[in-house]
Amino acid sequence: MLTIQDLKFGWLKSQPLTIEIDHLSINKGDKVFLKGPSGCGKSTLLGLMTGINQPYSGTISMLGKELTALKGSQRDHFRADHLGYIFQQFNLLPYLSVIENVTLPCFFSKVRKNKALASSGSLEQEAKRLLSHLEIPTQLIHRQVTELSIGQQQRVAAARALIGKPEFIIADEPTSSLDTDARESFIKLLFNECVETDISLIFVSHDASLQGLFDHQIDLPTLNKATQTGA
Ligand SMILES: Nc1ncnc2c1ncn2[C@@H]1O[C@H](COP(=O)(O)OP(=O)(O)OP(=O)(O)O)[C@@H](O)[C@H]1O
Repeated sequence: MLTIQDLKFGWLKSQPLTIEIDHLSINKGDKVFLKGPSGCGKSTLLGLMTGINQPYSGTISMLGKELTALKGSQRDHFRADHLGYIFQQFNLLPYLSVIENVTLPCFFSKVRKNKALASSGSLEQEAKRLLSHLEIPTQLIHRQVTELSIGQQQRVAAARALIGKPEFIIADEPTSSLDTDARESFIKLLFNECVETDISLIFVSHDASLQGLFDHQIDLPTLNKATQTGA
């Protein structure tokens, strides 16, 4: 599903490498917790996995396609079709309603639009289905996202990542602004949706208390030879 081989990346040629990983593979449907202290390279690795950053050397293959061999615009298309992203700061568009935010990825990807239509008949119906599974009250769905609580906004961001059933969800510190109870319940709602459609989830967090909820844990400083050598 996702395979990394002999990957090397540094932000500046003149500086030591930030990422050096011999091998990593993530299977379909895996729920993976990626952990490590601040500055160890978690976001950099996500940037490589999503084709935003290009490595110096090595390969990253996703769904049988070698991302590292694609041109920039091909990587952009691949990302829009196959990856849902949940950001730490949500990145919802404040001038759009809840439902408009959720359906947005379908305007950038025909693949996801068609899957959403196949699931519920219309984009609005599919957004409503996801929002209801993520426990957003129906009366909120036409409001502007800024009128929602932080926890509600985070669940809207999850619905936006899930629409059109991408094969991968990448979540970068998505629970850091939630309290402990809200964190666990957010993760459980996200898991339910991922399991239903066999989505692979890569979830980044500093909060080691959450790791027991996941199938697999990756400790980045252990995997990443760049940090082991003190580089
Ligand atoms: N755009 C950039 N240009 C140059 N260096 C960068 C850039 N982004 C990150 N770095 C450096 O790469 C290293 C890894 O940063 P990264 O953001 O990947 O860590 P992280 O584990 O995600 O940290 P945090 O948990 O604090 O978000 C750090 O030393 C950081 O200074």
